[in-house]
Amino acid sequence: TQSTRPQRLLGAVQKNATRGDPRSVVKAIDEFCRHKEWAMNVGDEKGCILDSVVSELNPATVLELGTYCGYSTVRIASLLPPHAKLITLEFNPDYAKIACQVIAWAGLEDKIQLVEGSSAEWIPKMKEHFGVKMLDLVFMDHWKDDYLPDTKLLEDCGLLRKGSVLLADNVICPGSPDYLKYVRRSPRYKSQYFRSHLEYTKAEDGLEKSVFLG
Ligand SMILES: Oc1cc(-c2ccc(F)cc2)cc2nccnc12
Ligand SMILES: [Mg+2]
Repeated sequence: TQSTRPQRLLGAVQKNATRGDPRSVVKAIDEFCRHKEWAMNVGDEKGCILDSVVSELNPATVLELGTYCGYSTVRIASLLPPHAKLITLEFNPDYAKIACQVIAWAGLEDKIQLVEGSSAEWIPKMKEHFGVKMLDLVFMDHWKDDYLPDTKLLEDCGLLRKGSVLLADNVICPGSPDYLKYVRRSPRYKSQYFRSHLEYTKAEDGLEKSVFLG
């Protein structure tokens, strides 16, 4: 039977990356997507912006919405301090199965908790189920129409504190106009746009970094 693109991406990781070396996993996926098949990872250009936000923030607790094959999951987790935790939510079971193996190949299972399910279901369970008090960083990279409702849910669930950072991918392409309007107009956020390109292409895209002011 035909393999899927995520399965072929995993194969490229297992063939070209070194077990236990997260940066080689990131590199193998970028090479695969640039030279073999495009895939919707945040990619190397926006990935460098992601790296700088993570390194500057040094977060203890990170929530990623939208795991896909685990590229940004591995990229973020490889930069976290020793006892920091990353929880990543993926709705698609096939993607979750691949991401789990990519995360294992990178040797980052101890830092990452991969949860299969919807953000609407799991955000309200963060505190009771994962013992999360507050989120230092949320990387939003799931379905663009869920960015705004999920942001309001994070607020309502008391998961954001003064200084919590929301970092949203694809605010231009595919685009999340209602989310952008909300975080840029709200007095409760200090928002900043990092212009870049859609992964592995010349099309414009960017990341929006929004600091919650409490
Ligand atoms: O980074 C991304 C890119 C795209 C995407 C797909 C097709 C295009 F033509 C352009 C862009 C979709 C995404 N969905 C969820 C999370 N991230 C995404
Ligand atoms: Mg994306």
